[in-house]
Amino acid sequence: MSTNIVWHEHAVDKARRAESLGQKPLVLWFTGLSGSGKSTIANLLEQKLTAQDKHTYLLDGDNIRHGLCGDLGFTAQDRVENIRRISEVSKLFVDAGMIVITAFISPFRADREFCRNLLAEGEFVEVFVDTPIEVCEQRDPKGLYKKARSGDIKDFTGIDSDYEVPNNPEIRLEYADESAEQTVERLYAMLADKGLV
Ligand SMILES: Nc1ncnc2c1ncn2[C@@H]1O[C@H](COP(=O)(O)OS(=O)(=O)O)[C@@H](OP(=O)(O)O)[C@H]1O
Ligand SMILES: Nc1ncnc2c1ncn2[C@@H]1O[C@H](COP(=O)(O)OP(=O)(O)O)[C@@H](O)[C@H]1O
Repeated sequence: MSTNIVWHEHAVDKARRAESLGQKPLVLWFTGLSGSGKSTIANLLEQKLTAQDKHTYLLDGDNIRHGLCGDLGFTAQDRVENIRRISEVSKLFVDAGMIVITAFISPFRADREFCRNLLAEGEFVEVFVDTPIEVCEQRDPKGLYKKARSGDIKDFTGIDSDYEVPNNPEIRLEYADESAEQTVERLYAMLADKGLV
């Protein structure tokens, strides 16, 4: 625990940075099972926003676990710490004026709410990539479901580790048998409808 520390207010603040970037900073927080499509959709959405000269930053589970969270595994405790760190990093990026896109399983409601509560009203947009586990397992892009079923991987989300479905996400991306590009168009329309992009 840090003690004897004092918060400094700086002359250049979030509002000023957002103004100079010409956008409303926020976090588009993707959550869903492994293989649900978080990374694919987040990546395509970032390309679309960047093409419109938006300033974005994508934080992706697999990548962050190579560095910032490279010391963490997949126990419940480690997942909580993973999402805590990502939440704090997201808050910093939002403070920098960015549109942050995160793609983590983030299986626990309390941890997603932790991030929501770190941010100002309207800055946290929960996007539930609601792809049934049967589809995720059928896709199995990294062969991880196969390993989880054979017992080679323990604590695998949806198999022997919980995924808590969002109760009231801002956006629920219902599964449809369509291309990722089509899904992103659907998502973009929902975001635009809410005035978020
Ligand atoms: N046990 C277990 N359970 C779930 N996922 C596993 C596991 N082991 C490795 N992987 C790979 O790690 C990626 C998930 O990391 P996250 O940081 O998003 O997970 S979490 O939010 O902390 O639950 C996840 O990436 P995605 O498939 O992109 O979701 C997997 O590739
Ligand atoms: N409509 C779709 N949206 C997203 N991904 C799709 C779609 N259709 C097929 N896929 C495939 O499903 C897989 C999703 O994997 P990935 O994006 O890594 O998911 P996650 O990040 O949630 O683990 C990819 O191989 C992707 O090409």
